[in-house]
This record gives sequence, C-alpha cells and structure tokens, in this order.
Amino acid sequence: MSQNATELFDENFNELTPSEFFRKNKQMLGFTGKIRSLTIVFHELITNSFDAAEEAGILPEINIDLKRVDKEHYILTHSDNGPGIPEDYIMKVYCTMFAGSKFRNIQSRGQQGLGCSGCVLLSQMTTGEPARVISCYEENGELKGVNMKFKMDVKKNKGMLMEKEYIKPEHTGVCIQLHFKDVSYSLSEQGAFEYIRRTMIANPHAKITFRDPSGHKYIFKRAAEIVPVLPKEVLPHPKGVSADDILFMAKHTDKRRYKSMLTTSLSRMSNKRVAEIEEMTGIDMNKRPKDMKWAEAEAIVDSFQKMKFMAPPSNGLIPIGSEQIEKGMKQILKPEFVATLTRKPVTYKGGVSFIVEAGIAYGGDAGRIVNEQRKSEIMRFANRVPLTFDQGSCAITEALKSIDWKRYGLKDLDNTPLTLFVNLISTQVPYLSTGKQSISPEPEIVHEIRQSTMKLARKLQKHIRSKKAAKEKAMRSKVFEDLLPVIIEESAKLGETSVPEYTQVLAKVTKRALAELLGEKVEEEEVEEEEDALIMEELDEFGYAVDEENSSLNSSKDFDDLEIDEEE
Ligand SMILES: Nc1ncnc2c1ncn2[C@@H]1O[C@H](COP(=O)(O)OP(=O)(O)OP(=O)(O)O)[C@@H](O)[C@H]1O
Repeated sequence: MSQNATELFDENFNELTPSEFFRKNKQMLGFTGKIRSLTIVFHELITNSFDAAEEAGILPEINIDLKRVDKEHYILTHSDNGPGIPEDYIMKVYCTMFAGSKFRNIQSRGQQGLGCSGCVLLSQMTTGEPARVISCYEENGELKGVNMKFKMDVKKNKGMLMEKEYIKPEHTGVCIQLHFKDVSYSLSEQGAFEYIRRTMIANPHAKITFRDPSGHKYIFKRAAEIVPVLPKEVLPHPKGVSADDILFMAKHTDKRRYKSMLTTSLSRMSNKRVAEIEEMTGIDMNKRPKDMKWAEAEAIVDSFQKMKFMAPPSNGLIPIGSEQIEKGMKQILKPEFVATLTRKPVTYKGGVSFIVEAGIAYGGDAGRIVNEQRKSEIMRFANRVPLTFDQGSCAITEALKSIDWKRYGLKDLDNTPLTLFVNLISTQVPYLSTGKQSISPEPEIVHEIRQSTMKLARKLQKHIRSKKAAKEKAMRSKVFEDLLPVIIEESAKLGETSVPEYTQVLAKVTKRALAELLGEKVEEEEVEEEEDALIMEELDEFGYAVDEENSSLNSSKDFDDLEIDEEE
C-alpha cells in the first residue's frame, strides 16, 4: 500500500545537528588524509592559543607533546599560557560546533567556531577516547582551575561530562589531551613540523616547544618581545554588504529608524549620506527597521553602488609589519639575503579591506631540500596562519606563478634556494572552503600580491647581481695583486733603477681583494663609489663624454626609489 506525504514525512523527517553533519563530512573540516588531518589538529589548537593569549595581552607560549602509542595511535598534549576558559564554557568550546567568541567583524585567526570541536570529534571518531582538558583562569580576582574529562554527544551537539576535579593552579592557561588514530606525523612540507616552522616565521613573538614522537625536543625561540596590537572591530563598509545583510541588520537592530540603523551599523555612513540615499531611492528614512521590505533593502544597496565612499577604516587591520617578518625569516631561515614589505590597506569587492605582506629570503636555509637539492618554496599565510594545503586554487599561488621570474634574473625558479612569503591580513579572508586553506583569487588581492612580490624580486635581483659583480671584481683584483709586483720588479731590473713604492697604488686597486685576504669588511658603497670614479676617469681618458646626472651608473638606484606599481 502506498504512503501519503504526511506518513512519509512523519516517518523520515529529521534534523541533523552540525556535529552529526561534520561526523559524516569530516573532509569539510580539512580532515582528509593522515598527514593533513594531524596538521589541521595542530593548526586549530595553535591558532586558538595565539588568539586567546594575544587578546589577553600575553606573549604566547605553547608546549606540544606528541607521543606515539603504536603505529597509528598518537596522544597529543597541547598546553598554552593564555587566559584559560571558564568552567561553564569548556564543554561548549570543545563539544559544540559553531560556538565561539569570534563571530565579529574583527581580524582574528579563528572565524567559525568549529576548530576545537572539530579536533575533539576527530579524536572521538578515530579512537573512541574522551578528551581531557585542564583550564586555569581568573574569576573575580581569584585563580581557579578545573580538570575535566568528557565526550561529545554528536546527536545533541554538546558535551557529556565524565569526570571533574577542581585543582589549585599556578598560572592561567589551557591544556588539552586528545587521542588520535588514522593520522600520521611527517616531516614533509604538509606535515605538522613544517606547520610549526612556518607559524614561527609569521609569529616571531611566540615561543613553541615541541616534543616529537621520537622524543626529540625542539625549542622555537621568540625573535620579538612585543604582543601584537589588538585589532579593533570595524563596522562593515557600505560597498561590502548585500540586500540580505541590510535586511538582517534591520530585523536585529535596536534602532528605531532606518537612518540611525544605517549610521550605527555601517562605516563611513553619516546623516548627510543617508539624506543622499533618501533622495536617490525615495525611501522614507524615518521608517521602523523591523518593517523593512526586501525591495527597499535592494534599493538601498543599489544606491550604495552608485555612491562614492572613503575606503573602510584600516585600524581594524593589524599587519605583522615588515620588520617583524624580517626577524621571523632571519631566525628560522638564516638567509644570505632577505627583503620584506607591508603594503597599504586596500579593498576587494569594493568594501572589504585587506593588507598584503610579502617577504623573500635567499640562500642559507631558505627553500626546501628535495633530493639533496635546495628548491624554492612558497609560504602562504592568512592573518599570520600558515596555509598548508589546497595551494593550487589559492590567490597567492596564482599571483606568484603569474610573475615572469626570468625578468628578475631567476631563470630556474624551482631550483633556486628561495622562500617566498605572503601574508594576507583581513577581517574577512575570502576562504574557498571551511577548511580555510586557500584564498579566493579576487583580482584586487592577486594584483597586490604580484606588486609586492615583484618589488622584492627587484631587490633580490640587485643583490644577486652585485654579488656576482663583487666576485668578478675580486678575481680581477687578485690577478693584479699577483702580477703587478712581478711586472714592477722585473721592469725596475730591466731599467736598472730601484723598485718604486707601489704598495699604496696596489692596495687601492686591489682594495677589495686585500681586504678580503685580511678578513676585513669593505664598505660596499665606498668601494662602489671609488670603482665608479675609476671607470669615469677611464672613460674620460678615452675621450667619452660622461654625463654624471644621467649616467647609467646611477639609473638603477633611481629606479629603485620609485614608489610606483610595476607592470610586467
Ligand atoms: N586555548 C584557548 N584559550 C582560550 N579560549 C579558547 C582557547 N581555544 C578556544 N577558545 C575559545 O573557544 C572558541 C571556539 O574555538 P574554535 O576553535 O572552536 O573556533 P574559533 O577559533 O572561534 O573559529 P575557527 O573554527 O575558525 O577556528 C573560541 O572562539 C575561543 O573563544
């Protein structure tokens, strides 16, 4: 007998909690593949510890201990020195999907309220073991500590407490212990160790101690002692909102008129601008937001697109800063050459501001060793967090691959000991998926990455050129140094005169070679100036007109000082 719709629905209709959904779709949390799954766990726990410590004005210090119980069974213990999590929130943080404190228009590493609970879910799904969390925090001026053991109730999207004990803490912080199977620790580019190394480049203010499964202890020391300035929450920009956003604001605002709702919910929106919108759309701006219709929201957004606004305030964006990136790169890569920069804030999609930071390190430990040869590597970051996977579709990869590297003297980029660093700072990083591993290639973002990297590539080209020139000059000087005394002495013998004093002249000609032999450091500019003068004299002697102002000797320097965007 056939069933009617009501019977069918009564029997089959169900609601899926977020935890149930992600239990079936763990790949959407980034948990695909054994190596990647473990790296994502490291990523979630490290970024949370950083966010929490920085928000509390504390220099982050993290201890990670990864023990291998047997081939594929690991126990991860991760502890931080952050402000801790109050007892009532612990199970919400670790067992409720889409719960957190970062659903604001603010620059932070976390955005979605999924990370911690995702790790607990993976642990439970692969081992059936509960999570253990020790949290120490301050409440009403008192230091409190609690040690809890719990599991996640996937059907209810919340925690099930198994054990609880109050402890006497010495300082604030969180320590979490999780069991994992079906994961793998690896030293590869996508492994957990490399994730920590990259994290340290973009976070030189942090300290991480890591004990790997073999028991080896790595201490990544701090290269900077300043807690990054806390980004401010910024209101959305009119050019970055949709009709749906406006309608959502209208339904949830406590303001009584369209006018006050718009001026308090959006940046760059004054009474004058609201009057312009009123004139353009004919909508009465004194109406109650709760009564707003879809067509009105659409008309308001259309008017935004026709208007000119100042760019969004950039105080919501806190870049790492080129000096700090340089410190991070030097500390970890010990390169022969490094150049870094932080661009000015700009916007994508007309209203979301972002900043691109870039760095190039060459020589030393820059690049990656593959088959005993150093190769170039790309390090992608968003809000200081390394992006380790899905590089193919990412704006950073696309931008860097589109640069004509031969133009900068790098004929074989792949086989160059080079690390290319790019960090995107934004309150809304346009990730391509919830796994947050690649950035959408918005044209404005790709443009900024290209410009900043090309600027640094030019500096690198200059460095490689002058290194090559210095080597050639040193070789030439060496020839003089070896031959000139013989020629002078033999000539004196032939001319039957005494040997003239030549050491000073020789020293001048072979200044670089002599200095190098004596282990002295020669002032690059001084030598260059003297050599330039010598060449000028030579040209003059041979009858060539030398126009010093426009001489090609100066042109590269002039070009380098230009603050313009470069087009290939
Ligand atoms: N180590 C920690 N110390 C203090 N608070 C923490 C810590 N870890 C997590 N939290 C709190 O728990 C919340 C939830 O964390 P979770 O990782 O699930 O999501 P998120 O960081 O907000 O976003 P995302 O899913 O994008 O990482 C955070 O918003 C933060 O308030």
